Amino acid sequence: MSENPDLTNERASGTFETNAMAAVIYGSEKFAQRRREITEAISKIPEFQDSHPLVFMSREEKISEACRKLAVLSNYWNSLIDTSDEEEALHLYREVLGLEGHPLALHETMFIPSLIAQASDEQQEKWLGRAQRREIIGCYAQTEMGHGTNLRALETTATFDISTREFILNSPTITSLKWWPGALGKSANWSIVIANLIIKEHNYGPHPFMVQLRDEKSHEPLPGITVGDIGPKMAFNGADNGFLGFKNYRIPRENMLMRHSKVTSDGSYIKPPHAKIGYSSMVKVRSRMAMDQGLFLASALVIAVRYSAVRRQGYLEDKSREVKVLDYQTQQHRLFPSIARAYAFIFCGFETIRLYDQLLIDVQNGNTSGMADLHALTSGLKSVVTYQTGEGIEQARMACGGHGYSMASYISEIYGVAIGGCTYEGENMVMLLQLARYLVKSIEMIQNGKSRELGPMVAYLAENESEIDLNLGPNEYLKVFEYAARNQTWRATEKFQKLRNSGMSNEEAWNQASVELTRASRLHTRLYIMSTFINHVGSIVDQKVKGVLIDLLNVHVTYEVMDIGIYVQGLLSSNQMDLIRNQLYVSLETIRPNAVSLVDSFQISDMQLRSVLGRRDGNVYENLFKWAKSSPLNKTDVLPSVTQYLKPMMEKSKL
Ligand SMILES: CCCCCCCC/C=C\CCCCCC(=O)SCCNC(=O)CCNC(=O)[C@H](O)C(C)(C)COP(=O)(O)OP(=O)(O)OC[C@H]1O[C@@H](n2cnc3c(N)ncnc32)[C@H](O)[C@@H]1OP(=O)(O)O
Ligand SMILES: Cc1cc2nc3c(=O)[nH]c(=O)nc-3n(C[C@H](O)[C@H](O)[C@H](O)COP(=O)(O)OP(=O)(O)OC[C@H]3O[C@@H](n4cnc5c(N)ncnc54)[C@H](O)[C@@H]3O)c2cc1C
Repeated sequence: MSENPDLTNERASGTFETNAMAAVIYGSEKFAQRRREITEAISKIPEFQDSHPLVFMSREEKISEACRKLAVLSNYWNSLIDTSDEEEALHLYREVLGLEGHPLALHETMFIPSLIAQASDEQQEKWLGRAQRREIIGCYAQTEMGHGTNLRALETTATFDISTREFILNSPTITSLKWWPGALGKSANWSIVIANLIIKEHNYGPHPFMVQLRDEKSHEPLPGITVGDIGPKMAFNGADNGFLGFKNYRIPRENMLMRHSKVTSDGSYIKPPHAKIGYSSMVKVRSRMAMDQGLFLASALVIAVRYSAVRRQGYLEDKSREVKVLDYQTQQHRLFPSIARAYAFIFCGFETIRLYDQLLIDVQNGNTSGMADLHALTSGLKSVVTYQTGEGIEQARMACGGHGYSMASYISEIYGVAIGGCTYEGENMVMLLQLARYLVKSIEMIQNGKSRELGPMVAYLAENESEIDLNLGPNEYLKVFEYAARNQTWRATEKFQKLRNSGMSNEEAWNQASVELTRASRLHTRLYIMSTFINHVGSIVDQKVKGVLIDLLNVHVTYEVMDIGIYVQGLLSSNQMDLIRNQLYVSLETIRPNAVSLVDSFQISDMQLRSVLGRRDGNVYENLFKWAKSSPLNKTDVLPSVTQYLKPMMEKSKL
C-alpha cells in the first residue's frame, strides 16, 4: 500500500535531509549509517519479526518470545554488528527485542560493565570473555526487599571464613532477600551480588561478589540458594525481575571483585582508593539514561506527530476539509517542546556517556578525582530526564485522543517502561538530593572565598546577574536560567544553613530544606541541558540542519523559561514575559513544516515502534481495523464466558 499523501506532503515540506539530521542526532554520519544498515539487515531476517503482536501476549509468552529472538540473534552477532561497539549492540537489541525488557538486558547494562570496572585482571581473564560470549548469563543483585536507596542498610552478608578462605553468604531476614534484579528470576545463572563484607566480625560495608546461582547444565538453583520471579510489573514484563536468598552459601575468596578493594588470604582488608568506587555500575547506567530516555521520548513523539499529521478533526478557516490536528496550536504546544527535549536529552546522553568512558580510564589509572562531579551530574540528569520524559510521553498519548489510549498506539507500554527510570538507578528525589549536596558544597566554597576553585559547571553560582537584555537569543535565555538556578540554590542553601545555625541537627535541617534543595537541583540540571543543547547546535556544520535546530532551540529556550516563570519574577518584567510567550508561539509556527521530518530523523523503524498509529506509511485506519480483528477475543463470535454466564443470566431475567 502506498504512503498516506498527508505524510508525503509533510515530508515534502521538510527543509533538510533526514539522514543529515540523523548524523547529528547519533553523533556521526558513520554511526547513523551503521544504524540504517543494521535495521535493513534485520528486516530481511524473518525470525526476528514478532510471532504475534506483543501486546496480545501473556508474560510467559513475552519472555519466551524474547528468548527465542535472543537464540536467533546468537547466530547473527558477528555478521550484523561490530561486537566491540556498544552503541551498535544496543541498537541491535532495541530493534530486535524492543523495550519491554529481556533476559540479557542486565547482562549487557550492568553485569558486564561491573566486571569491566570492578574485577581484577585475573578475574576478567576468568569471567569477562565467558560473559561477552554469552556462555553465562548474569545480572546485578543489589536491591533488597527492605532497602534499595539506603545501601548502608543492606542486610545480605558475606562473612570471610579464614579457615577455608571462603565467603559465606547469608540472607538473615525476609527483608534481606534481594528483590528486583532484572533477569534474576528465571534466566541468569550468575550474578554480581552486593553484600556486606564481614571479616572477624567487622562490617566493611557493601562490596561486589561474583556468585553462581544456577547449575550451568541443569539450570537448577544451587543448594543454599532460593531464587524466583517477583511477578508482573507495571511494564517491563518481558523481563524476569527476581528475588534471591542465601543460606550459608559458600564462594571462594577469589569471587569478591578485587580491582579496587581486596581481601587477602589471611583476612586482611585493603581499602579502595575512593569509598564509593564500588558504585560505578550505577553511575555507568545513569550516564546512559539521558540517551535511553531521549529515545523513549522520541519513540512516543514519532507516533504522536505522524499520527497528528494524518488525523483530521474539525475546521480552521477552510470549512471544506477538516484539518490535520497537528495544525492546532494546542497540539503543537503539547508536542513540539517535547521534540526539542528529546533532541536535547540525546545530546546530553552522548556527553555523559563520553564522560563516563573517560572516568573509567582515569579510575583504572588511579585518578578518582572526577567521581564526585560525574555522580552529581548524572544524579540530577537521570532525575530530570526521566520525569520530563514521562510527562512528554503522557502528553503524546493524550495528543492521540482515543486511539492513543489503545495498546495499538503502543504509547502506554513506552510510558510504563520509561517511568521505571524515575525509580531504578536511584529514586529521583534521592538523586536530586545527592546533586543538592554538591551544590550546597559549592555555595559553601563561595562563602569561604574559594570561588576560583569551583568547577566549570557550577562557576555561575558565584556570578551576579540582575538585568537581561531582552533582545533575546539562546545565550540570554541561558543567563535567565542561570539566574533562576543560582537564586534557588542560594535560597535553599541559606534556608538549610539558617535551620542548622538555629540549633537543629544537620540531618533535620537538611530534611526541612529538602523540597527547596530538590528545586535547586532541577533548575541546575535544566540549565545544563539547555547549555549542552546550545553548544551542540553551535558546532553543527550542515547549514540546513543547523537552521532547523536553531528553530528547535528557540522552541526549547522559550518554553523552558516560560515553564520556570515563578523563579525569574525578580529578573523579568511581565512585559518581558509576554514577549517570550509570543516568541514561543512564533517558534511553534516556524517549526511546524519540519515537524514530521524532525521525528523521522530519529530513524526508529516500524519494527521497533510496534505502533499502528506511528507507522511510517501513515496508513493508520485500515491497519487499526486489521489489528483489532487479530485480538484473541475475536477468534470466535461468541465467547465461552457469554455462553456460560451472560446467557444464563439473561435467560433467568426473562422469567
Ligand atoms: C540492552 C538494552 C538496554 C536498554 C537500556 C534502557 C533500559 C534499561 C533497562 C533496565 C535497566 C534497569 C537497571 C536498573 C538497575 C538498578 O536499579 S540497580 C540498583 C540501583 N540502586 C541505586 O541506585 C541505589 C541508590 N542509592 C545510592 O546510589 C546511594 O546509596 C546513595 C547515593 C543514595 C547514598 O549512598 P551512601 O553510601 O549512603 O552515601 P552518602 O552518605 O549519602 O554519601 C557519601 C558521599 O558519597 C558520595 N557518593 C555517593 N554515591 C557516589 C557515587 N556513585 N560516586 C561518587 N560519589 C558518591 C555522596 O555524594 C557523598 O559525598 P559527600 O560526602 O562529599 O557529600
Ligand atoms: C524496573 C526496575 C528494575 C530494577 N532493576 C534492578 C536491578 O537490576 N538490580 C537491583 O539491584 N535493583 C533493581 N531495581 C531496584 C531499584 O534500584 C530500587 O527500587 C530503587 O533504587 C529505589 O529504591 P527503593 O525501592 O528502596 O525505594 P525507597 O527508597 O523505599 O523509596 C520510597 C520513597 O522514599 C523516598 N526516600 C527514600 N530515601 C529517602 C531519603 N534519604 N530522602 C528523601 N526521600 C527518601 C523516595 O524518594 C521514595 O519517594 C529495579 C527497580 C525497578 C523499578
